[in-house]
Amino acid sequence: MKKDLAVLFDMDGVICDTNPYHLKAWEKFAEKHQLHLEGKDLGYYIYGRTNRDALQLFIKDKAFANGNHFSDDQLTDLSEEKEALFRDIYRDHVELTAGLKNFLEEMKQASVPMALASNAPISNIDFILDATGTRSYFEAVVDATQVTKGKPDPQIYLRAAELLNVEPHNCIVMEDSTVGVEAGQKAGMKVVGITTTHSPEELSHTDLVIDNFAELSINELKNLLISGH
Ligand SMILES: O=P(O)(O)OC[C@H]1O[C@@H](O)[C@H](O)[C@@H](O)[C@@H]1O
Repeated sequence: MKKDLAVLFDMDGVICDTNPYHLKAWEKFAEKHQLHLEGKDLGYYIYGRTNRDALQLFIKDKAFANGNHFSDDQLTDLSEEKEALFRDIYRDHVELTAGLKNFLEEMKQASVPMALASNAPISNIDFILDATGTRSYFEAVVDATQVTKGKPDPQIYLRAAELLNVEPHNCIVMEDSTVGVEAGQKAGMKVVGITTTHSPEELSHTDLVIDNFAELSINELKNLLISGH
């Protein structure tokens, strides 16, 4: 029988507050490749996007030093290069977002199915799940290579719902990035915005804005679903 509630977690900015470290990694990467990143643009280019999409935006708008043409394999290599920088920078700072461990436990005790649905490459997903010891909480893990388009396309979240065998309208998405919020909403799901990466104002189009997981209970999630029907 299908369950009437599932929680789908984004990873970067939701499981761990990683985006400040991604920013540092992108800065290092940009320096090496002589890309000129400007402060106000950074969020637009990187937060929540797949590296391939971010790189293609850089290529289109900023011009890579080498003439701007990359094959698929080159994009994959550049993406891995940036993520290796990220893992080196973040390794000594790994920490779950506030209140998350208790929240995961509460959901597990209540038999609420949970999935991880991230635009990050699997190398980063493995790194975070192993470093935080949270792998066993997730019945399904979906990354961008398992679908044809990453977030903001809804496919990642729809695939996660399918793997959990829960209808999209019974899924609640936990997101920090505007790109991810768009994916969750396009999937027909309720979205809780967590203010690790964007301000409450920037997340005001979500169904609920929280600063950390200590503010969330299973009853609140159930109320969110009810309020939409
Ligand atoms: O979908 P998530 O978990 O937010 O992660 C996606 C991306 O988030 C970005 O902020 C990072 O710069 C990327 O490297 C990362 O892959």
